[in-house]
Amino acid sequence: MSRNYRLLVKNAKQVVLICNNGEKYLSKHGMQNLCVIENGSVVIGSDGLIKAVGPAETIRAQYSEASFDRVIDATGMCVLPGLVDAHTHPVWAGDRVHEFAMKLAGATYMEVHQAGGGIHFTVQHTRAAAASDLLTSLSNRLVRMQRAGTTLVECKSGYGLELQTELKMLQVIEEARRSLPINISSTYCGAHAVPKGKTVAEATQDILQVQLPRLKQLMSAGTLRVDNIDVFCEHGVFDLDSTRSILQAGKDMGLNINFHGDELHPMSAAQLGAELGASAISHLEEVSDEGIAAMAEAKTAAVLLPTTAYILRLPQPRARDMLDAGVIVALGSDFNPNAYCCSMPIVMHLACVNMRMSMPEALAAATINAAFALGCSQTHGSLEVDKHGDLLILNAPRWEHLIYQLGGHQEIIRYVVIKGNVIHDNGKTMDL
Ligand SMILES: N=CN[C@@H](CCC(=O)O)C(=O)O
Ligand SMILES: [Zn+2]
Repeated sequence: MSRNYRLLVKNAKQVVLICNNGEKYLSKHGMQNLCVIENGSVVIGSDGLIKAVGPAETIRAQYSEASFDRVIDATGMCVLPGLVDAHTHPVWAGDRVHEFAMKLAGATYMEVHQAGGGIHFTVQHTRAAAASDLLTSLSNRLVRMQRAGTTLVECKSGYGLELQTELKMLQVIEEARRSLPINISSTYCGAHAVPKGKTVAEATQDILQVQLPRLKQLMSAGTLRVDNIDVFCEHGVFDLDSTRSILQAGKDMGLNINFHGDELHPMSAAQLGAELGASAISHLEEVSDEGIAAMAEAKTAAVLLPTTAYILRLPQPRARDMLDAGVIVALGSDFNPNAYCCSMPIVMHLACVNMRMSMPEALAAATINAAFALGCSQTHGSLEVDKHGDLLILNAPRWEHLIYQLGGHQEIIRYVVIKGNVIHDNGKTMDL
């Protein structure tokens, strides 16, 4: 083969493919048995897609005549797919460090919310912020996520709660999509809270009659791309009926349903999501057995968020019950002003220790299954031919070090690659 390619990563101690049969997701046993090649190489073409992945000897023989824009000798290192963060709220102004202190002193999430803090505090600051400032802070946060190994991230609006600010947030996400290498799946979350001065019914009508129609116009004109629709389905926020009507209207516009459910109270949100054909439901700390069975049957992914349960001292999501029932379990950082965590390696660590997932389960949940939750697993989430050349190269002899070394990802991740381009080079060598 005498062609030119963008990148060769050669002689890695381990190449973790995750899967190699075009699986759209993994569940149960598939998550326990990840596909790993010992002493492997990866070739990424000039279109940014994976051309070959396999034993180093085989790739060397097949590509002996080829030229590469860049070659990385990964001897002693491990290669993994880029991580996928399936749930974030990264566009906002005004931090909530003062509320962290209140919660440490005993206030619950809903007590802070009902006292006008929480989402309402962030809404006030985000409405007042210039789009350019929101873009700067969003870009800084996304770069931080990239350095922690995230190459595909879901980004929500939801701190406007009225047309103008929701659109401002979605346009800022669109601008970040154009200017940064990280892949973005964007989510309209106008039903993140009931705005002050409105009832649930009034807020629902505003979404159905004002916000969604305008969104539809902009999407049809090609000026805005939105992938998913979200609602915070919770007591004191959006009830099951209003959630149903908003999600159905979004689905009718072609958006994937991907919403917050069964977080603080059992709401039968899992059953509703399964009935509506939701791609994913997040949180699920309070999901019932019936909800778990419905999600397994409908192939609706469960996006579990270990940082939220940890920070709010909630009961842990029932990851083991979901895995045993065959639910497609994914992970997200839930980055937001309440849970300030940009690191999927930390999220995987928390999932293992607090939710009792194994390390292979956590990695599958943070790659192929998170990509499935975003409708992107045909192109992302595993190292397979024709998928995007998005990968991490770890300065570690086994891939599990990424999870094992709590908070150590900054040192362990040597390179982050998106579509064959090195977008982060840690540049350091270290002894393990
Ligand atoms: N639960 C609702 N939404 C976010 C929190 C957003 C906020 O507190 O600003 C979550 O997923 O944890
Ligand atoms: Zn959330």
